[in-house]
Amino acid sequence: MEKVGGQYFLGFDFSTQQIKVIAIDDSLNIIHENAVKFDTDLPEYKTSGGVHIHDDKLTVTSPTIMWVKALDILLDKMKCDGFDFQKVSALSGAGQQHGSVYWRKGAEETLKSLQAGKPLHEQLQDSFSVKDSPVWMDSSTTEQCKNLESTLGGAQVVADITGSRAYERFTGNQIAQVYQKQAEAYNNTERISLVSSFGACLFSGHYTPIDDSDGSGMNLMDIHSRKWSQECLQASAPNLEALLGDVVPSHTVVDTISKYFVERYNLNPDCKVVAFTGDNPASVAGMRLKKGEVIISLGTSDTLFLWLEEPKPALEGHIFANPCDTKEYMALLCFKNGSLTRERIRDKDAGGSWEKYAEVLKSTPRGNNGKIGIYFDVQEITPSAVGCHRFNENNQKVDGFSNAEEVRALVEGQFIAKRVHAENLGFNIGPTTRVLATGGASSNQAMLQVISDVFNAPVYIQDVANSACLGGAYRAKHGYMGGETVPFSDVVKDAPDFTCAAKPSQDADKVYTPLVARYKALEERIVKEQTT
Ligand SMILES: O=C(CO)[C@@H](O)[C@H](O)CF
Repeated sequence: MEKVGGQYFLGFDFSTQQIKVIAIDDSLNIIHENAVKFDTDLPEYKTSGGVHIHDDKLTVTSPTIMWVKALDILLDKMKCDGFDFQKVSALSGAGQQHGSVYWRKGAEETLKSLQAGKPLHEQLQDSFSVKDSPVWMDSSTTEQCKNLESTLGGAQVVADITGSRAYERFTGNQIAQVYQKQAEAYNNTERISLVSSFGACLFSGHYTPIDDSDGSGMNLMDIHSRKWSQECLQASAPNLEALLGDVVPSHTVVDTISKYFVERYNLNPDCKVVAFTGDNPASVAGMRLKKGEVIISLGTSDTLFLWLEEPKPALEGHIFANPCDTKEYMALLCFKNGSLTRERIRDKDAGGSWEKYAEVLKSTPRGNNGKIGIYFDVQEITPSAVGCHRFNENNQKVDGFSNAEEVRALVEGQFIAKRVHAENLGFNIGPTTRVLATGGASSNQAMLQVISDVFNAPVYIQDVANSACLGGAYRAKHGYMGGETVPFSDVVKDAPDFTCAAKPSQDADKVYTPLVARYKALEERIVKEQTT
């Protein structure tokens, strides 16, 4: 592998609330970080959390030009901070998944002829046929989702092709709605980008292809061939393949930096632009997920990232092309009932104290004497169900548990659920399985021990802040070093490793394998009761 010396790699993240950047040196040390927050640094757009929630409470958009202006400000901040752009050998990045950008006819000519004396936003202000980009929080496209699934033969057929059943936020359904409700704008569009590839377009000075990992979040790409699905394209909108351009592997060098940035910011003229990807695939790269590993990100909602070799698309969760290995896959599972539910039980059953919560966990038996709790305080995403449900060792519903039983039932229930749905998507727990825990609750040792026992695997921790940005910088180096010819794991092998925080108890497999089977059957029973 070619040795890169004294060179920098940049990772950008066009996320929902802000645009961020991380710079690393060739030893993967973080040497610069910066950000521009949309609500506070660009108040003229009057966004809240970076978006506009429309009166129907379903439509959610962001002004496309706001993202452009935020990049102007971010690069000016880096310049003012004295960042040495000359040392940048490659850059890449991420964008919030599913969002879409509609370039007006003639916009590419503007991109190709940007004048270094002016900021981007002044020159691109008339370049978008749809001025307000639909983003991932939008849920106004149920009609388009139903059409896609009925046209293709059902939700599972769409999932088998694209890795997910039809979801309102997925880009193909959003584009279908633009075609149906903004016909003039659609007809005046010459290119449709994702937020990720839009970022790459800005740095390249022309339209760049969509990467296959973020392209997996559109309900338009065949995750097996990594090419557009003709059936999905035709079911969504006319002339779509021409508007989208090609799909490329995530490590692809899409071009060298546009001369606009060389002249305006003194960027190294040989700087390579590596395809941008979605924020979640970029986070997987930033957290250096490897084969046989699962990342559990603990937050308000809990998110699971899986490395998959043989995906089993389901009606829950999402399977994407893997951003770090062109032949493999990754999966994303969102669990809406996360830390708020844990906090509610802490307050109710452990006196509001995490220390007491941990003590109770340590003082109650693994497996909770066969008691199982399922706590969906709010409508759950995975699976689609709601309510609190408690079962005794004979699978009979009971009204309540003791305080100590409730604390353990919640934690065991939340992590057994994660294992069940991970295995549903094709994740196989084996001797090399590792769990990487991140996010707030990953500092709770007693909870990590439950995770380790449930997954019968060691749990590692390392809070990787801005993992999507960091993943962008790692991927920039990967693309620069040759992409396909250089394993991503080689590129990041010198990064600081995770710390082992918990190992499975001797009886973990004996206790939790039967509990997992029982939980799966009980959860399916609840879903069935609520859907019939
Ligand atoms: O919709 C999502 C994933 O499917 C979100 O995580 C967005 O990527 C956040 F930007």
